[in-house]
Amino acid sequence: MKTKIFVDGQEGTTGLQIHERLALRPELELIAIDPAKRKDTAARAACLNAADVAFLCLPDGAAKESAALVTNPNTCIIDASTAHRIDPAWVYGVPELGADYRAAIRTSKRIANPGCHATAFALAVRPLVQRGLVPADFALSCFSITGYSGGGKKMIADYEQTPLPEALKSPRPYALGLMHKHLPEMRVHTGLVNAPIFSPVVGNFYKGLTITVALPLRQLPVAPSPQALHHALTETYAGEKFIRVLPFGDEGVLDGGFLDVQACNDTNRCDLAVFGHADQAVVVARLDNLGKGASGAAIQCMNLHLGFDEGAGLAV
Ligand SMILES: NC(=O)C1=CN([C@@H]2O[C@H](COP(=O)(O)OP(=O)(O)OC[C@H]3O[C@@H](n4cnc5c(N)ncnc54)[C@H](OP(=O)(O)O)[C@@H]3O)[C@@H](O)[C@H]2O)C=CC1
Ligand SMILES: CC(=O)N[C@@H](CCC(=O)OP(=O)(O)O)C(=O)O
Repeated sequence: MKTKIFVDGQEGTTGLQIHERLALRPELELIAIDPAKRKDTAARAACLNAADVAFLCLPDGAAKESAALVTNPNTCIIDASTAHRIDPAWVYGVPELGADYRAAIRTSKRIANPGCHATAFALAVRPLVQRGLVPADFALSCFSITGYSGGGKKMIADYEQTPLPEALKSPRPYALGLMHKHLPEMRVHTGLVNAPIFSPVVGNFYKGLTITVALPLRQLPVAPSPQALHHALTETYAGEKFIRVLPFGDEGVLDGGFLDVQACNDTNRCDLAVFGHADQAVVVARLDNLGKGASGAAIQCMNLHLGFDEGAGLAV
C-alpha cells in the first residue's frame, strides 16, 4: 500500500512546492481535497486523518486549527508555520542540529518545520555555542538578505506588479522593531540565553538567503581564530549531505569579492562560510528560503520519518 500524504494549504507558496515535489514520487499517494472545500473544516479533517503524513502550509492560526483536527494517532504532522517551533511537544525539523534532533524526527508524530532565517542561523551558531567558542549568554547580532518569496503570496504579488514601485527596486530592511517572529526559535535551537539582534533585508529577487553573524573575536572568552570557527563547523557537519562548509576565506567562495546569495537555489543545501582576521570574523549561512528554508526541509523530515532515504527527491 502506498504512503498517504495530505498537503493542507497546497495552493500557497510552500504548499505548492511540496505538492509538486511529492507528485513525482510513485511510492506516495497524494490525498486530493475538493478545491472548493480547501478551507472547509470537515473536509480538511477527513483528509488530515486519512494521511500518514500531513503537511500544514498555512498561516499560524489555521495551522493550529488543523493540528487540533488530527485525532488519528498514526498521522504525522509536519507544520511549516511558526506555531509550534519552540513547543516542547513538537520536534524541530532540522536533523543536522544533532543526533537527538534526527532521532526525534524519526519517531515523533509532531514535527515543526523551521523558519528560513532561523534554519540558517541555527546551523551557523549552534555548533559554536555547543563547543564553548561563543558563550551561551553572548549578545550576538546578525543580518539576513532574502528573496521576496519568503513573504508568501502577498509579498510575491507586491514584487511582481507592473510597474514596480521605485521603493521595491532597492533592498528593504524590515522587522526593525527587533521582534521578528523567528527570534524565539533562533534562541532555543542554538542554546543561546538571549535572542540575537536580527535585521533582515528583503531584495528584488525571488529566492535565496544569506544570514551573516558578526563575531568580535577578542570579546569572546577563548578569543578563537576564524580558522578555529571554520574547523568547528567542518568537524560538526562532516558526513552531512546537505551541509557544505566552504573553504576558509574567499578563494573559490567569492566571485570578484562578492558572495552570491542565490547559489543554493533549487537545492536542499545550506552552505556555511567563515571570513575574517585575528580580531573579527563573520559566519555566513546560505540557503534557498523555499528549499532548505521551507519545502526541502519538510520533505527531508518526511523522508526520515517514513524511513526513506533522507535525501530522496532532494537536490544537493
Ligand atoms: N514562503 C516561505 O519561504 C516560507 C513559509 N513558511 C510558512 O509556511 C506557511 C505558509 O506560508 P506561505 O506558503 O509562504 O504562505 P502563502 O500565503 O503563500 O499561502 C498560504 C496558503 O494557506 C491558505 N489558507 C489560509 N487560511 C486558510 C485556512 N483557514 N484553511 C485552509 N487554507 C488556508 C491560503 O489560501 P488562499 O490561497 O486562499 O490565500 C494560501 O493558499 C506560513 O506559516 C509560513 O510562515 C515556512 C517556511 C518558508
Ligand atoms: C521575506 C520575508 O518576509 N520572509 C519571512 C520569513 C519566511 C520564512 O521562511 O519563514 P516562516 O516559515 O516563518 O514564514 C519573514 O522574514 O518573516
